[in-house]
Order: sequence, then C-alpha cells, then structure tokens
Amino acid sequence: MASSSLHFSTPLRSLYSSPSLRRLPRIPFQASLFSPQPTTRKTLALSTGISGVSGSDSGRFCWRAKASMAGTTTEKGKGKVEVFNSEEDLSVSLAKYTADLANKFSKEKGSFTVVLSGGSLIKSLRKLVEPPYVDSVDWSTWHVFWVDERVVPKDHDDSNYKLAFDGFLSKVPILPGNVYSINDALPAEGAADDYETCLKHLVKSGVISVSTATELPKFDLMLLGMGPDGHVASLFPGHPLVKETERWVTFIKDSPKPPPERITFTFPVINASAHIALVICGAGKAGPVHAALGDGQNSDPLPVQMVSPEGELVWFLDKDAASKL
Ligand SMILES: O=C1O[C@H](COP(=O)(O)O)[C@@H](O)[C@H](O)[C@H]1O
Repeated sequence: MASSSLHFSTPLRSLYSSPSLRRLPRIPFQASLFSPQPTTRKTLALSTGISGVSGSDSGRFCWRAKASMAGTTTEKGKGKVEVFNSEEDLSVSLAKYTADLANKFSKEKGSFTVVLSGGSLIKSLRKLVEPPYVDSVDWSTWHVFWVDERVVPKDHDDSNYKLAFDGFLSKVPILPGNVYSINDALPAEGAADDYETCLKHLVKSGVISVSTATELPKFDLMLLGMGPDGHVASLFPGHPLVKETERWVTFIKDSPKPPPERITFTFPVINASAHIALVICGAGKAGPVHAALGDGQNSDPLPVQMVSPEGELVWFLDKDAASKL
C-alpha cells in the first residue's frame, strides 16, 4: 500500500521508516479516576482528595453538571468533567489516565491505538514521558495516529508530527513502525486519501478495532485539544467539513487558523472512539467550554459540542478553562 509512512524524505522520516505503513507509538492504567464525590452546589461542585487517586492528584477538582446524578457522570452526552487547580495537576492526571488505558487495552488485545492532536495537548502529555510511566508503560504495544495534521513538511515548525516527536515520541521507545504520520510529499487532498487508505488497511489487518455500531475505525483513545473558537481537530465553527459524513479523513484548504492546508479526521470517526479525552486549559477557552457544558443551549453547536463518542468522554480542564462554569 502506498502509505504516507513510506515517504520519509526529511531527516525525521529516517527515524520512522517502515517496511509497510508509516507509523510510530506506546502505555497503561485505568481505574476509578472518577469515583463519586459529594457535591455542594447544584451545578458546580468542587472537591479535593478524591478517593482512589494518588496524592499527586490532590489538586484535582471534580465537577458535575448535575449534582443530583449519582457518580461523577455529567448530563448524558456531555461526559465526565474534571477541573484541576493548575495545568501541572492536569498533566499528572492525564498521564495516569492515558497510561492506565494503555495498560488495559494492551492486556486485553495486545495493542493500544491512540490518536494525538497538535497544539497545547502535547505539552500536557509531558508527565507521560517521565517516571514512573516512561519505564512502566509497555510502549511496544502503542500505535500512534494524528486526528489532524498541517500539510507542511515533517520538520516544519507548524507540523503536528514534529511537535509530537519533539515533545513526546522522541522520549519513549515506541516502535517507529507503529507511528502513522501523514505523507508530507502529497498535496492536501492526496494526503487525506492516503491517510484514509492507511486507516482502512489497519482496520483490515486488525490493528485498529472496528465499531460494531457504525463499522468505522474505533480508536482506543483520542486525545483532543480545543481552540479558543471551539474547534477540534481541524474542524472549525461554521465550516462545511463539520458535517462531513462520508469520508474518514478529509482535507481543508481554507483553515481560518494558519496554516491553511490541513487534513483531519471527520466527526463520524472521532465519535466512534472508545475513549476521548478533551484537554483544555486557559481562560481564553472558557467561553466554548461554557457553551458546551453550561446550562444554555445554542442552535448552531460549536465543533467541541459535536464530540460525542460511542464510549467514554472525559473533560480535563484547568480552573481557568472552567472559570465560566
Ligand atoms: O490547529 C490546531 O489547534 C487545535 C487547538 O490547539 P491549542 O494549541 O489551542 O490547544 C489542536 O487541537 C489541533 O490539533 C491543531 O491542529
């Protein structure tokens, strides 16, 4: 198959050349991150020292949209929400969440498929490449994908691959052949086609699970960021691509956020996921967070409001991002 993984022309590519597809990745944990906590207000409850969570998580708050509901689950479709005192606390918890899921899936099926975003998410993954996880995770089972990528060379500063490589992938022993980056030698449309073909091959070979409900690829975990305008992946508010239902991977040439040319997973694929972590920090993102998790309704939902996985949705928010809740 002519996968983008075969086309490593930059120095970085040589690190990940693969006999078959273009890949790279690896992790473990799972658990009761969201053990029931007493709430003190009807719509917003903050508590610390959640049972079953390590001391390093002591800065985490537990927020529930509906205090009347049992457990920590928010309103149907909105997922579980965790609010942290700081981005530092969030990154500690995100590392444990990711590592535990990797461990669970690796034990169950011998592999862990994880999808990365670009942007600030990669910095928030930094605890995963530190002890204890850097040594305890079985990185050999990891398969790494990107929910979106900018159509630039892999060694370009705008490349989501480069961002992930520099901040994460270069620090852990994920197998180069298990890292699936886009073919940066192709134009946007070709790169999207190529990546979709790559996914289809991996579904056929059993590397990526399949949703029995939709027959779409079902990734074990998607780690999504969100822009200040409420975009996720490269699906922007008001852009027709948010309504794409046929393609698994598509392209955009008029991204409102530079660079203009990108490829992106579509919502049907995003929402077929077994787990999605929405990782959002900063006061500049409080508006879209409020639109998604507050009590109000908007007739034209932001892309972040269209994230609704088959499986579990968990919001990892710092207190600034949650400040309007
Ligand atoms: O352009 C992009 O932006 C979003 C959000 O980035 P952030 O820096 O505001 O967290 C990111 O999730 C996406 O992958 C990226 O291509």
